[in-house]
Amino acid sequence: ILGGYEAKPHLRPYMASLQLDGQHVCGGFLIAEQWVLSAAHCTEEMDGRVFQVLLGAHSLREPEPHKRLYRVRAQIPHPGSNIHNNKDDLLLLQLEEKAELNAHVRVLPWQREDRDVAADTVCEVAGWGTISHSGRRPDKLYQVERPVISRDVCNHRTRHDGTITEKMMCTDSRKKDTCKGDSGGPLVCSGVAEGVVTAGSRVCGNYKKPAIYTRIAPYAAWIDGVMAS
Ligand SMILES: CC(C)CC(=O)Nc1cccc(-c2cccc(CN)c2)c1
Repeated sequence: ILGGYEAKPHLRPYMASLQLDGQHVCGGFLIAEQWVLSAAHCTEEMDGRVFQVLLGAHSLREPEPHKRLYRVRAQIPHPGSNIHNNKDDLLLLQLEEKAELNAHVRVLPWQREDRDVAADTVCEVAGWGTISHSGRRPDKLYQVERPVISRDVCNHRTRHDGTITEKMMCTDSRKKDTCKGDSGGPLVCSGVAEGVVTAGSRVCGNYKKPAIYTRIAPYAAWIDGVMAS
């Protein structure tokens, strides 16, 4: 998260850290007791390893009472996801067992109505992604508030030039933005997850490249189908 600030501990009890060999790779969030939603492009650098999911954390390193690392039983990328574009950039992770829910570990409701969030709506995004242009990685969860921008503005020739589909949404990226390691985290508007951070142009904090999110509502049937299977 660029231009943000340290989150209040445990006010986002749905946040997950997807880790490889004890290292934070991407964000994610609890959508059901045994399921975490994240971004498919987070699996790009896995080389056959499997994620572990850290829940109940504020600090990645320090011991905390409700922090717990879960093994992953299954990782299901959306069938339409690929490394060449941001399309269908969703990943469902089934935990080895149901997460123990408490004040620090909670499910986040997600939007099922497929209707665009109005431009200028201020939403919030959190993550353990890089907090400086030099790539400094935080130990604590950071967050930032960002206004939604319309698909037309986001698709402008000088911005994402028509690549933003109706299954994506954008927020302004001037100075305050998502960045490497924030992928997979939720864009939360009025307490409901509307989108999942995707890497897009892999540029951070540049107003010419607004942040891109996969909208969740268009994928409700896929999510329900996988969780029911
Ligand atoms: C395996 C993955 C971690 C690879 C990856 O995602 N790299 C990467 C590199 C630079 C910026 C970003 C990035 C993420 C989220 C939002 C944005 C743009 N606001 C950029 C992402």
